[in-house]
Amino acid sequence: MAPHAGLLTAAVQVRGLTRKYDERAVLDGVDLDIAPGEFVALLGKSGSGKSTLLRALAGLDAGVAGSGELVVPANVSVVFQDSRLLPWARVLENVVLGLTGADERGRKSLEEVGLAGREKAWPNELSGGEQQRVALARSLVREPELLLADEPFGALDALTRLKMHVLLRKLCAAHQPAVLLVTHDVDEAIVLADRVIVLDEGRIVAEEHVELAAPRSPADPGFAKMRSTLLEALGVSL
Ligand SMILES: Nc1ncnc2c1ncn2[C@@H]1O[C@H](COP(=O)(O)OP(=O)(O)OP(=O)(O)O)[C@@H](O)[C@H]1O
Repeated sequence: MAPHAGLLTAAVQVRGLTRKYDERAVLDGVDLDIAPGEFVALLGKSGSGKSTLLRALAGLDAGVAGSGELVVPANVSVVFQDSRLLPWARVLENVVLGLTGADERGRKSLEEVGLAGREKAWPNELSGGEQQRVALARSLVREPELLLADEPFGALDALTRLKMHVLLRKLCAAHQPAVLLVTHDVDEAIVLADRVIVLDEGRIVAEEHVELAAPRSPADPGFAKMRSTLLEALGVSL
């Protein structure tokens, strides 16, 4: 099946997913569907199980085997808080690592993330924001059906983070992967996502569809209302 051809089929289908460490359930019967091309943000307090869920979807946690139903596409890319670039490989080599004959596609991806001309740079010659741009290019050159992102902008300054939001929206509009973005930042979730879910002690305790018009502004009353709903679900009272 061609990527995104199955519009009626969920890109991600999770049922009753449970993950225990020493009898303690860190994920406790999670059900989650993500449609092709849908952008879902995952909020939750520290320790609520966000990264555990993301790692399960990424196929990085053998410990979830047999605990429930977990269907993800074959082509999944993951972006982490740190870019995880190989320091001994130049930027373009990092982007196309493991893909043969993909230099031209790699160049195009670097252009898409605003790094045309930096193909031959070494990772340590780039700023933190630029390194995350390379990480995004490395993911998107593989045209993933599912993009998993664990706090990808968590280590960036506020201004760079805003620029990355604009970039990520543009890239998602162009490539249409299903996305699961883990974040601590309620505003980031509202700005970027079609749907925001809140995890608490391994259970999904809230779900909000974001139907605000673009560009989404925190100054918008609908934005502020959604922020307080989500903060309440996170147990934060203002
Ligand atoms: N390998 C492990 N062994 C034992 N417990 C673990 C392991 N990995 C995660 N946990 C526990 O599972 C719980 C959920 O961790 P997880 O990293 O998923 O939380 P999180 O919501 O992503 O937190 P944060 O926002 O702080 O990154 C935590 O209590 C953590 O201590």
